[in-house]
Amino acid sequence: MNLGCYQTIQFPRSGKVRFLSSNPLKSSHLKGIQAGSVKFRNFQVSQRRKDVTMRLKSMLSVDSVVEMEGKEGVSTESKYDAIVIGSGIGGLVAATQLAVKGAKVLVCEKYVIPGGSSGYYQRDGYTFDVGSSVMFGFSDKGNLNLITQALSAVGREMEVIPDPTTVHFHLPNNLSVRVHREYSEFIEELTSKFPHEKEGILKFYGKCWKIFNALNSLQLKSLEEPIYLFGQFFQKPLECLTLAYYLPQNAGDIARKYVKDPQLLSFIDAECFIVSTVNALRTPMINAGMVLCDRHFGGINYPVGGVGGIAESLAEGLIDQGSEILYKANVTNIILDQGKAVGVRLSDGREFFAQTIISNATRWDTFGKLLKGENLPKEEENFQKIYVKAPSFLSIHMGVKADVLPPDTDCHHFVLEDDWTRLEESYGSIFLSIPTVLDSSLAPKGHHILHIFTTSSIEDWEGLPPKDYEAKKELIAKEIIGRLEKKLFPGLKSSIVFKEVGTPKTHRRFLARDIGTYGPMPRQIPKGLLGMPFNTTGISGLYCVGDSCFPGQGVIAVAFSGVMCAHRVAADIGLEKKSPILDTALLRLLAWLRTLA
Ligand SMILES: NC(=O)c1ccc[n+]([C@@H]2O[C@H](COP(=O)([O-])OP(=O)(O)OC[C@H]3O[C@@H](n4cnc5c(N)ncnc54)[C@H](O)[C@@H]3O)[C@@H](O)[C@H]2O)c1
Ligand SMILES: CC(C)=CCC/C(C)=C/C=C/C(C)=C/C=C/C(C)=C/C=C/C=C(C)/C=C/C=C(C)/C=C/C=C(\C)CCC=C(C)C
Repeated sequence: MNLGCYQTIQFPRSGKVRFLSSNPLKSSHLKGIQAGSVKFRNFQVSQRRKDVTMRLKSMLSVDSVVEMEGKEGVSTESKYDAIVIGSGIGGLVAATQLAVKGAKVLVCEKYVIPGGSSGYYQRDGYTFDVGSSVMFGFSDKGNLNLITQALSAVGREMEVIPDPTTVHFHLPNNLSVRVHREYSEFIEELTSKFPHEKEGILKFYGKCWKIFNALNSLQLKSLEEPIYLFGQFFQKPLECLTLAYYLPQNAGDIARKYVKDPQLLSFIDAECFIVSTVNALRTPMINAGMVLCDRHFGGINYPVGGVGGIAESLAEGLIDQGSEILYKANVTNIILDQGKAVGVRLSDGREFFAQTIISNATRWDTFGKLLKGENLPKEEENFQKIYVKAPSFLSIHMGVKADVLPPDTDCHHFVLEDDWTRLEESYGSIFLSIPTVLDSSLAPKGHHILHIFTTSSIEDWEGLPPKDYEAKKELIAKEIIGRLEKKLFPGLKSSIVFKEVGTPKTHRRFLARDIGTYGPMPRQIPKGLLGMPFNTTGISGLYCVGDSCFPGQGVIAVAFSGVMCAHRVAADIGLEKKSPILDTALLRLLAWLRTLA
């Protein structure tokens, strides 16, 4: 819809409308439409206001247009406490947490809706999750339900549907394992496949619980903030020492202490691979402990209406707190003044300034593209020495006739048919998510969504003429669908009514991630999480958030990185307690520890 200089985007799920403007003085003034009313704020020119009000009423067929109390609009003179580059879950959690602490935040998002990899898109009556679909940290109990907590901090709550099975593994030698929500049922199923390893299974998963319980006992905030960190050590010494002990360790080494059966060790590799894209020997034990237990503690819960609703709710909550989000705002430069990050420049030339800049772009994008001509800080050199960009995905979003799925089909599947050695190869293993098993409203009646993805590198897709690129997409998609037809769903091909294939280039384009990467992957065997940087960077005033920060990939992991980042930034801008002397000592100690990784 076109309203003069305003462009509207309607979030189809909630029916809300966001107004965009190419004019910096007027962008972000209008907000939200719901149940027959339009709200907008800070409309500066009264004649124009009347005009737009009338046009809104007639064009949107609504009864009333409500003006909200105004704050300063976005302008080049605006001064914010923080500017967040990108509205992935990491960026949005950092922004909302800061906003509720009283900071004025501006989020600049390149795309037209929030969420990044946790966004959505709609076609032909289907609502597809772009990427993430297995939601950890979305329950109503404990301290690790970070998605629930992030939403509730801005007064939002989402209805969720419990997933009875986190994932159904279909593995070589016809090994089929369902990860039931109930821990005892999962252990019973796994030990029935490996009765001779019952003790080892209990011991390995028991260690995971030890870590999970330690994590769950802490109040999670920034590990880079000494007053909090020492406070936690004082209140929960055993739990903190447990975490410090496991911090440099990997799941594969711990598994090998208790388990000998090579096939069971490969199963544990697959368990780790689905959350880290590497095997257990390269997966940090703390992360393994977190995901292998949260799925039984709080369980995996899917938001009604799709994953995209999480980001939309956070973005709305952010605006309610008096902060702002600009869409189609592609940051091309982080502006430095005497070595300190002070602002951002967009591709259309607009500039915004703030006390602190938080980048939710990957560290490779932040330091490789947004900071032009700067020498790479030593910390980032160290990061790039330890971590490489994980490959991206080939993803197939499909609508199929419902009767192709047998009754009681699980929502999430992981398929590796014949050969364990193909686990980490491109196109070797297949992830499959069928969210309509839980929420049928995502597809037209009588249909299901199949979101299929498999690892793939951008090199496979570059330099191809458009016709060859399209043909290659079709060929590989056909092969992957054929494998699923053979293994899981006979008749799958003929049941397809909608199909769209994305490649690593699609991920790069829509998610603004270098090579479309899934996130950081250790180059070699890492020392657990020891080498993973937190949120501060070598550039004063510049922070990073998201999956190239501690503790890495995963929606709940980036939510934690958002919480940590907001706490550290809040301390630095005077909204939380801070001790400059202890800060210097702790930040030096952490930097030194990372060099040991
Ligand atoms: N399952 C999947 O396919 C998949 C793929 C990738 C990531 N993930 C998950 O997604 C999460 C990643 O979350 P995250 O918070 O790190 O980030 P994200 O990549 O999801 O979001 C980053 C956001 O920043 C925006 N952005 C990047 N550069 C920008 C710029 N220069 N200017 C303006 N906006 C810019 C992007 O458009 C995007 O919306 C992780 O949990 C990861 O596990 C899932
Ligand atoms: C500082 C120092 C040095 C020391 C001290 C000690 C301490 C205190 C420590 C502490 C620590 C902490 C707190 C930590 C924390 C951590 C955490 C929270 C973590 C988390 C993690 C998470 C994760 C990793 C997650 C992930 C997930 C994922 C990735 C997911 C994915 C999914 C997918 C891909 C899907 C699948 C599908 C199908 C199958 C279909």
